[in-house]
This record gives sequence, C-alpha cells and structure tokens, in this order.
Amino acid sequence: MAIDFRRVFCLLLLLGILLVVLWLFLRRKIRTAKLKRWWRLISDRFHDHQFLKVPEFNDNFQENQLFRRLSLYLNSLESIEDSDYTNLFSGAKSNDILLSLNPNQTVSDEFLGAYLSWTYQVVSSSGRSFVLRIRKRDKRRVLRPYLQHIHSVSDEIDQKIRQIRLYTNAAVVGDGGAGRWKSVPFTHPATIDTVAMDAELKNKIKADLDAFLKSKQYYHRLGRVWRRSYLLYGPSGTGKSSFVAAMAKSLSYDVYDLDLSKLSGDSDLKLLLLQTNPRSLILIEDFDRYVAGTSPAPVSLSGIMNFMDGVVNSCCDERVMVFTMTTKDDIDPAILRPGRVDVHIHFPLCDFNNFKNLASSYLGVREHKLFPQVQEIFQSGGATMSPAEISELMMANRNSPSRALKSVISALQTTSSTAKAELRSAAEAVEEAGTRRDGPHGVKEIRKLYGYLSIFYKSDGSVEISVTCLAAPDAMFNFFFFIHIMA
Ligand SMILES: Nc1ncnc2c1ncn2[C@@H]1O[C@H](COP(=O)(O)OP(=O)(O)OP(=O)(O)O)[C@@H](O)[C@H]1O
Ligand SMILES: [Mg+2]
Repeated sequence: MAIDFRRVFCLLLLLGILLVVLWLFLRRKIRTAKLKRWWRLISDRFHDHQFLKVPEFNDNFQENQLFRRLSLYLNSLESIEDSDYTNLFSGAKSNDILLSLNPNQTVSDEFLGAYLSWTYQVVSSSGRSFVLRIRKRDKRRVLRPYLQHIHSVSDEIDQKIRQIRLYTNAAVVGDGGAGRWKSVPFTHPATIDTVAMDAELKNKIKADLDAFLKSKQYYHRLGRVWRRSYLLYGPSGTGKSSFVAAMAKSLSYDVYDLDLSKLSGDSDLKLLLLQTNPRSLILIEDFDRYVAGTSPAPVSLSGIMNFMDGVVNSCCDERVMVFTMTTKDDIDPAILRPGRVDVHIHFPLCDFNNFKNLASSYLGVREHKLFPQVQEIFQSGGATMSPAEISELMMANRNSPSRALKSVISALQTTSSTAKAELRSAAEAVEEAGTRRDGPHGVKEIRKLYGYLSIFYKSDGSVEISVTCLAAPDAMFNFFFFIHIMA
C-alpha cells in the first residue's frame, strides 16, 4: 500500500497547529505559577518531607523573634498573591497596601533551587505558628543559609516599615500567661529637639544614647547585659514623659509602659519582663510612689531592685530602662546607685534659657523687646512655673507673640509673689519650730514651694532648711542653701 505523504504531512501540520493553539489557550487560562504548583505537587509525591514548626511564644511565654521575622518575610513574598486566601491591610502611607497570610494558608518559596512551603497555623490550644515543609534531601544543604536569608531580609523590611509601638500591661487574668502586654502604634510627636532643656545636657544625653546603641560588643566583652538605665526627675510638667517619648523615637525602640500597680507579685514582674522584646525601652513612671512607699505596690522592694539590676533579665539584652519621679530626696540612695541607675537627668522648672527655647518653638520668636523683663523676673528668683504651664500660655496666644509674652510675664509675676509670701511664712514656721517642737524626733518634712523648700527636723535637734535655687542656670545642678537652727 502506497503511503500518501501529502495526507500524512497535512495531518501532522494540523496536529502541530492544534498543539500550538492548545498551548496558547492554556497559557492564557492558567498562570505559570499555577502550572509550577501542579508540577511541584506531582514531583513532591516522589520525595520525603520534613516539617519544622516555629511557634509564636517559647515555653516562658516570651515572643519568639523568629516568628516575628518570618511573618515579615513571608508577607513580603510575591507568592503570597497566589495563596487562596490573603488579607489586605492599609500601610503607614495612604496608598500602601500590605498583604498578610490568612490562617491555615500556605505560601511557597524557592531558595538555592529547593522548594519550600510555609503554612500559617492558628490553633486555639497552642496559639499561632508557622510550619515549614522541606524535602529531606534539601534540608542539610539549604536550611541554615535559608534561615540566615530570612534574618537579613526581615531586618531590611523592619528598617523600612518599623513603626514603634507602645505596650501597656493588663492586670492578671486567670493564670497570667502570654499576651499580658497590649500594644498600639506609638505616635507621640515629641523629639529630643522639641523638648526645651539645657543645650549642653541635651547633647550629652544624645551622645550617651548614641554610644549605647553602638556598644553591643563592648558590653558583651565585659560580660554585662547590654542595657542602660536612666532616671528622669523633676516637678510635674517639666517634660519628663515627653523626653521618654523622644528617647524611644531616637533609639527607634518600642516602649513598655510598666504599671506596677497591675502586677500580682515579684514573679509576675519577672514574667512580664521576659515577655518584652529586645530593642525596647521599659518605662516605670512615678517610680518614687512605689519605692518611697506612698503607694502600695504589689511587688517587693527586692523584686524591684532585682529587676533594676538585670538579675532576672539575663534575657534582657538591648533594653533601656527609664524611671521617672518628682523628687529623689526620699529615695534610699542604694536604690539609685550606679549600675542600677546609670544616668540621672534633672528636669527643672522653667528658667530663662528654657523660656527662650519655648518661645522659639511655640511662637517662632528668638528675640523680643519683652525678653529683658522676663529675664529680670527669672533672675529675681521665685518664678516657679513649669515649661508645661508656660507652653500652654504660649499656645493659647500663638497668634500674637506680644500678647503671649505679656500673659507669661503676668503669670510669672503672680507665682513669684506667691512664692515669696510662702517662703516668708515657711521661714516664720521654722523660727517658731526653733523654740517649740512637738511630735517624735526624726525626719519630718514640710514641703512648700512646689518641692523647692524643704525643712528637716533632725534627730540631733537641729533644723535644716534646704532651698533649691530657683533660677539655676544649669539644669544639671541644684544649689542648696542650708540654715541650721539648734534647738
Ligand atoms: N521641657 C519642655 N519642653 C517642651 N515642652 C514641654 C517641656 N516640659 C513640658 N512640656 C509640655 O508640657 C506638657 C506636659 O509635659 P510632660 O507630660 O512631658 O511633663 P512631665 O514632666 O512628664 O509631667 P508629670 O510629672 O506631671 O507627668 C507636654 O505637652 C509638653 O509638650
Ligand atoms: Mg509624665
């Protein structure tokens, strides 16, 4: 039988054309990623796999940093778009859209020629975790470099999108456990530059924070935990809390605002500390209330001191601790010894230099014909206004710098004359005390003038008055005048 080559050729041509049309059709209908996935599913059948789980918390309820890094890394993968179910969130900028994996969804990845897949698991009993599926054959070759790759990519993402957060501790419910810290984005607008304080002091603190950030190796070489603690003390409204916010922003650290009154005991304090992340600032506001015993605290003094020493927080590398208080007069110096508190920063009531800083930021005024009058009031002593009070007056009159300055002058004059009258009556009280003393011996303190005049009745029978110089030119130092009256 003779072969009809023309017919065979036509058939083959027709078949070829059909195949090309089919290929074009499939390419349009099925994305290559899906084809790849199918191919991988088929080839996976011929390999053994291993599963590795990355839980969100470790046994101490401490956040597992690898989980956080993975979350950043996986949500940045392009393949997340191929997952069947993905969450969309708006980002920090208005046109940013962030993708995030939905529970029980899988995202695939490729590294050094190996195929890997991650499943995001949420189980009510054991919490959230990521589970890696990797071919046994690839594990030895790929796992270590892959994890390093995740570290460096997540670090990069972290730098780009890092938004610092403010954590607050909730009261103990049930058996304590994980999730005691609740967080919100920390958006306080204060920066170190916006806080009015002595310029030299400000530069010293900036340099100190900078040096701390760079000294990981140094601390570790000395066998010390890489942490630094600061005490900010001064009257109300002098900028302590604003400065804490500014410090956190300058370090780019999360803030853990620890409310001691919500703790259930010393072990609870340890547990909460273990749950803080590295690169964070742990803040205890109004610390004097707890250590001077004016507020009952559910934690013991030794528990607090252990926490300050870093004994309990050997895990607490890369932490800054900040304590704020109104005055450190009543605090046992042992609590504030070097090592427990590394840097003491005094926030004084407003002086002329701070007033000029405030006028410059709040009113945009660097010089004004009313400045000499303001300076005179500060120099005459007795002007006892906080930067908060002065800045409020400036803000209220920000449309007219002259009116703002006049209202500041009038308020300063009022506080100055009240302060002088109080000083006189306090001195009279001391004079009287010199001739008549009742009550038990010991230290009894009358605090007047916003804490700037202190009178001590001492056990040796003497009376000591300490007056902090109100117009102290340098925020670092206080000047004390002592009057001794022997009974
Ligand atoms: N030194 C300052 N420079 C600029 N603004 C200040 C300064 N001190 C206070 N303020 C302003 O006053 C307000 C109160 O300040 P802040 O809360 O920081 O004071 P504080 O010392 O923490 O007071 P408290 O002891 O009552 O908590 C803030 O809005 C802040 O902007
Ligand atoms: Mg405060």
